[in-house]
Amino acid sequence: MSLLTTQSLSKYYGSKAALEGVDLALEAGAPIALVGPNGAGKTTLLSLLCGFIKPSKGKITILGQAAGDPALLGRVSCLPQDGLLDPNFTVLQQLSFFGRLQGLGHRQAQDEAMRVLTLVDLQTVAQSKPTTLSHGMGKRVAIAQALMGSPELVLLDEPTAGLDPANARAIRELVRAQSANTNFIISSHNLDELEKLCGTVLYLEQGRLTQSLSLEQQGGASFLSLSMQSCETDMLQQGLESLPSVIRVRAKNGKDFLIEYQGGEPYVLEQQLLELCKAQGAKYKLLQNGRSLEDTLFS
Ligand SMILES: Nc1ncnc2c1ncn2[C@@H]1O[C@H](COP(=O)(O)OP(=O)(O)OP(=O)(O)O)[C@@H](O)[C@H]1O
Repeated sequence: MSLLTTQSLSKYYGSKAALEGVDLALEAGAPIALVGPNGAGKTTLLSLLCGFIKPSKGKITILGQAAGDPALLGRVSCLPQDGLLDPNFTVLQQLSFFGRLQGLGHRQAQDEAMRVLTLVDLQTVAQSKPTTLSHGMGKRVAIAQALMGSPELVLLDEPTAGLDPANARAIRELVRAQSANTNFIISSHNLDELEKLCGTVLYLEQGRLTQSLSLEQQGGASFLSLSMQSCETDMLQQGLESLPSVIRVRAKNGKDFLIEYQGGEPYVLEQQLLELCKAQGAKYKLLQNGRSLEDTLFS
């Protein structure tokens, strides 16, 4: 099922092009990652998808409707990058208010607010004011708000930025659990996190979509990632390059090697590789099939 399409989508702020000619055709399914350096246009793209701002050029269709169409109310929601809760109202009051805006009755809105607070494991703060919450708790409440009414598409702009590892992990697990029923688009600078969660990665650079890859399809069949504890870098690189099925070897940080190969069974190469390490007196730490998202995007 088509989740969203954009055609020649551009957004200018004055003469500044924040997005330029972006064409997307995304299917419903596993979470989609939105990646790119600072200022690449990620927040602009999410704001356009939410209908918060209008395109300068081009067209966006989400779940069969134009972005911002009232028919998408309750079907698409967003966690803005710097989304703030109102300090004057309790968490329950604020979430219930969003439920009322979606057309729920008073009681239904409160029940829905408690449901989403339970999803983020924060039902105990329902009667608290946001000022009494930690940064991580506030972020989890904001994510709960984005899940109100079980929208079909949830846009998360840097959902784990500034969170400690435990809170970041709780949010990842929440997204993973919810992604069976909900489509997510997640903007983040944490490539490891996105690699664990997402099926598709969109890479924006200076407002243009420069890469769009499926992590599910690439499978990593022709790459091995080798991390050494200790080795003679140049000697090991030369040894690796001389193995029959190896096409290319890239050394990083002196101890990590990305090995591209073709043909043959991976276990034969793995065995040759371990024998090579032994022959050179090099100590290996980790050998993994495939390559990281970072290697995929930047190699
Ligand atoms: N309201 C605005 N007025 C003028 N320029 C803007 C505005 N919002 C964004 N920009 C510019 O548009 C470009 C894209 O910004 P955007 O915030 O979409 O990038 P981003 O990829 O989300 O960056 P970051 O990773 O730093 O959050 C940047 O050059 C930014 O300075």
